[in-house]
Amino acid sequence: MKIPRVVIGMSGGVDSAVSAFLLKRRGFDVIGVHMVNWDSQEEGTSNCPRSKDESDARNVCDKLNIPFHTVNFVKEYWNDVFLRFLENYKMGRTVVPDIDCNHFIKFSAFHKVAQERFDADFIATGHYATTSFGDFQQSRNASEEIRLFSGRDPLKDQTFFLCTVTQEQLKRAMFPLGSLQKTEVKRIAEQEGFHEVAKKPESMGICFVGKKKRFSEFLDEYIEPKSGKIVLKNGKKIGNHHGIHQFTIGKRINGTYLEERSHFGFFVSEINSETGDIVACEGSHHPNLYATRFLINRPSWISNSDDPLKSHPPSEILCRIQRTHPPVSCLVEYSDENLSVIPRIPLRATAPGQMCVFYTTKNECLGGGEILRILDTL
Ligand SMILES: Nc1ncnc2c1ncn2[C@@H]1O[C@H](COP(=O)(O)OP(=O)(O)OP(=O)(O)O)[C@@H](O)[C@H]1O
Repeated sequence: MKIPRVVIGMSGGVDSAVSAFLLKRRGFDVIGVHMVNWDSQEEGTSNCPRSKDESDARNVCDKLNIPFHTVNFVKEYWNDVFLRFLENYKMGRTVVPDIDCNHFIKFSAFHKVAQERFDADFIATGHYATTSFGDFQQSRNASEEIRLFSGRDPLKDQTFFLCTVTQEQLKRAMFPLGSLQKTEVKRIAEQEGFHEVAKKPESMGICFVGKKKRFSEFLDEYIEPKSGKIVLKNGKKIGNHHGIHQFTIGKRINGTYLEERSHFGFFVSEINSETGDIVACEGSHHPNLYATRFLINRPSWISNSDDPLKSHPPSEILCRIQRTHPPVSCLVEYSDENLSVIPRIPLRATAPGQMCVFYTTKNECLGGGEILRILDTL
């Protein structure tokens, strides 16, 4: 019988290194493939055509004695992830590029190359998530739907970013780390001699923003300044700004933009892309920062069968709007093509563009929809 071939996405980090090791240990025919998604030379932040991540990924593959290849998705990433990200920031919307990156790049372009060029049976990544088919697809059943569940390490669970993957993509995917804690992953990396990747700091935030560069400076390089006013809800002007893309709902407004001082600080409660106004409130726990009802577009569901919101009792549906927040119970109501969501606990800093991801009480990730508008606050 042919040994199944698994292509593993090698980022140069510890999670994919340990995933590759576990796959090899289970006897799969493993190939490591590194994606280049951002052109640092073109951007002027590096003179080197080969990044440190790429050489770290290659070294791990050499150590494991598995083939290593590099594929270039700079164009796809730019068009499908980065331009959409910029367009949304220009409109004052807070999108999560990692979700688009998974949807368009890791589980789409990358899967395609893995199958067509490398003849992969499965495609693995070091995501912290599990499925009903098992971490190594050992329980797969072609006639059944595959279901997505949180990874065992609640602090690392990445199902939030996987909420738009499809049945077809998940059925080819493997998550070898799904049942491990991050501490165990680091221990395996040290044991196996992957010291270089084991000591790397956690990759934070958005891959294309260099670690040293501040996010707002990065955005300024791509979005034209456009001045506007900072106002209170009653219309009173308290400052000026150079572009709504610099603001995020719930974040404190830098004093350099303000003509007034407040002991409690001013926080962004609304971003009006039509007038260019930033609406501020005073204090980090102002009621205007807590959404009690918001509208999302029709969610994309991981299951192809019935709408899961209809098949689960409302008391069992949980939602989360940020990866690190614990899911909260919510009520959902269909209104035309969209859904309105009423969280049982008001959610602070809910922002248009973010994803609202649904879970069951049994840690199953059902899918998610993009937040369109905040309908009510406290
Ligand atoms: N440039 C890349 N090339 C190939 N695969 C990648 C790349 N970036 C990420 N991946 C894959 O996607 C998984 C999740 O990526 P994420 O950016 O969330 O990194 P992470 O959890 O810090 O993992 P790692 O420690 O492997 O970098 C990685 O474990 C890896 O399998």
